[in-house]
Amino acid sequence: MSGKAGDAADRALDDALALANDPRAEADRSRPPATDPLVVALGLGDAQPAPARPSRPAGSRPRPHTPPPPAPLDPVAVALLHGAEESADTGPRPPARRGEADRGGNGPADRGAGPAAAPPAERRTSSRTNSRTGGTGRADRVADPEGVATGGRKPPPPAERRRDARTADVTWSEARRIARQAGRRLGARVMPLGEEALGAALAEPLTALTDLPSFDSSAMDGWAVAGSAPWLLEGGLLAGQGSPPPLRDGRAAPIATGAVLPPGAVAVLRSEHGRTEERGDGAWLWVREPRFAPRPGQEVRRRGQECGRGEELLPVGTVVTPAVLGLAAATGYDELTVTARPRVEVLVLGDELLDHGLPRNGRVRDALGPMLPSWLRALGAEVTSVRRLVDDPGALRDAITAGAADLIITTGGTAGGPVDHVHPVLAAIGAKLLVDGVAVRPGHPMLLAELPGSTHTGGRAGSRIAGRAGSPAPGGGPFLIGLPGNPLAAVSGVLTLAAPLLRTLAGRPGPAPYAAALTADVAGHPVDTRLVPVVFDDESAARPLGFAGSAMLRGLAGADGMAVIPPGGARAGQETAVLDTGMLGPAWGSGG
Ligand SMILES: Nc1nc2c(c(=O)[nH]1)N[C@H]1C(S)=C(S)[C@@H](COP(=O)(O)OP(=O)(O)OC[C@H]3O[C@@H](n4cnc5c(N)ncnc54)[C@H](O)[C@@H]3O)O[C@H]1N2
Ligand code: MOO
Repeated sequence: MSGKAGDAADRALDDALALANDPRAEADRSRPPATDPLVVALGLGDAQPAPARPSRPAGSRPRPHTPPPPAPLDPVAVALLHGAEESADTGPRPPARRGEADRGGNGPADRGAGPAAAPPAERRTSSRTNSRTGGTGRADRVADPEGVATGGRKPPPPAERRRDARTADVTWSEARRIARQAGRRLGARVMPLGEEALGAALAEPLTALTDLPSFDSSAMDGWAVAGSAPWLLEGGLLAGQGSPPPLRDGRAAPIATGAVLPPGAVAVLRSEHGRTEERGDGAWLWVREPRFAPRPGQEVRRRGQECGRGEELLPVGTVVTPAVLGLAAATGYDELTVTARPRVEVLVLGDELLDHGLPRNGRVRDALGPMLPSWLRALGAEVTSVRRLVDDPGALRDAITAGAADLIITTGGTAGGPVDHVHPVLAAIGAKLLVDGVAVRPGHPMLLAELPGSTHTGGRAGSRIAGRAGSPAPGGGPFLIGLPGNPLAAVSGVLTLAAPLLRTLAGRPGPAPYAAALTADVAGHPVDTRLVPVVFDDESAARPLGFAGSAMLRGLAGADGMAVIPPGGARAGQETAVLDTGMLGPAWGSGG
């Protein structure tokens, strides 16, 4: 792609992104937009208007994801694909380098005259280098602790900070990998069998403590029978009663569902299949019709037919759901050994934020404080606190260094604005930046850092450490994830960094990826992955939603998930991975 074509495409996308983010544009969209502004900008066809959320049809889960082959796109989109790190390798690449497309100001000389693009792996490596830190990725080398501590730090000019952030970006999938591999599974805890354990992951396999069922029993209300009809009736058997006396041949005993089958009984005749008759020599049982004559074993639940004692029922990592609680109880557990939930502190930054009432006087409501905790819980975390902090580097530093969590999540302050203190504070305390910017829209300024010194004790009310007391297996870290302040960008950060890291710390397996065909073309960013809110329609296809600007939550609030749109975009009909965002319900969901 020529520099000019690239610049024009970048401008089109930047304009489109600006439109998507422009609050004034929203006023013109009192009706759902007829088209995604990005699609308009790229001429990729009609997007769907933001619909009312249809309910997903029962059992219409989208199919497991297998990466689709690249879709043929129109010439503009194809041009945009060039230089995209995650695009299909369909031919010679132009000499674009990571981050250039987003800077906007790079001229043809820079874009067109450089060396051929490095192969993906190489480019991934180089994309992780950090120009601020001489390529080590460690922020502490250039820290200005004094400035931060005194609050007297002068931020570099915005443009300079912006360039730094872009050259440090890693691809979206690389960011997820780094986050997934940054920590280790936390130590095991023994929890009482109950709701407290919901959402935790098994740290030991669930092994049957007994045969299930643990005795032969009746599956129906009716009669236990020995031999063939007719049967002479004797005393009744109810569930919960101990060992019944043996049943002799030609005898039957009334039996309730779940009652112990008497020795000698060969089957159970359902109550609706038999009739009794009083005679002088006693009460007799007959089969109503010959076809109801019970076969041996009929309506009998045999001991051990579900599992035998010692059999593994569920592997390590299984998330404790209500069904797991039930199964564990059925086989005799009173406690479960689970991986400790990662403790998470949320720090919401921004002097402009209000926590009640209407937005006013240039201030906005905090949309993240109410949203993040339940989301994080659904990802397996124990949210220990959610705090608002003033835009002050000292306050931020104190809050971070005093934290006793496995993970601190900050919101806002990740970019290069005058009161964006996250980077400088991390540098000042010697944090190690593992991810410093991700090639994803929205959310590119997100970051992941490892903080100095582990403070994790792993304690949790109502649980005790499994194994050797006082020796919790550390999860690494503690960690800090800096989410951008724009709300949808913050959600992107949750899905990109928090979900994989929390999964590792909490000992959960990755969720099965899902794919759904798109109902409309979705334009892509030239080099960044896009996450776009989608709703599943009646055919389980993913309908892209409008109101997907970085500062907006309207699209997401009606969404079933976020479609992962590769650099360059995706065509209608193309299968695309979808990240689950419907995590507000059960606290044991796996999400993201
Ligand atoms: N010169 C540049 N400016 C910006 C860039 C850039 O690359 N160069 N990136 C933009 C992008 S993209 C994002 S995303 C934001 C990230 O900014 P911060 O993480 O520093 O966030 P803030 O500046 O604190 O806030 C941004 C925006 O979000 C609103 N906000 C913050 N917190 C909340 C909350 N809890 N609830 C609702 N809204 C919130 C805040 O008022 C701002 O409007 O930077 C861009 N700038
Ligand atoms: O594009 Mo930002 O990353 O608004 O989210």
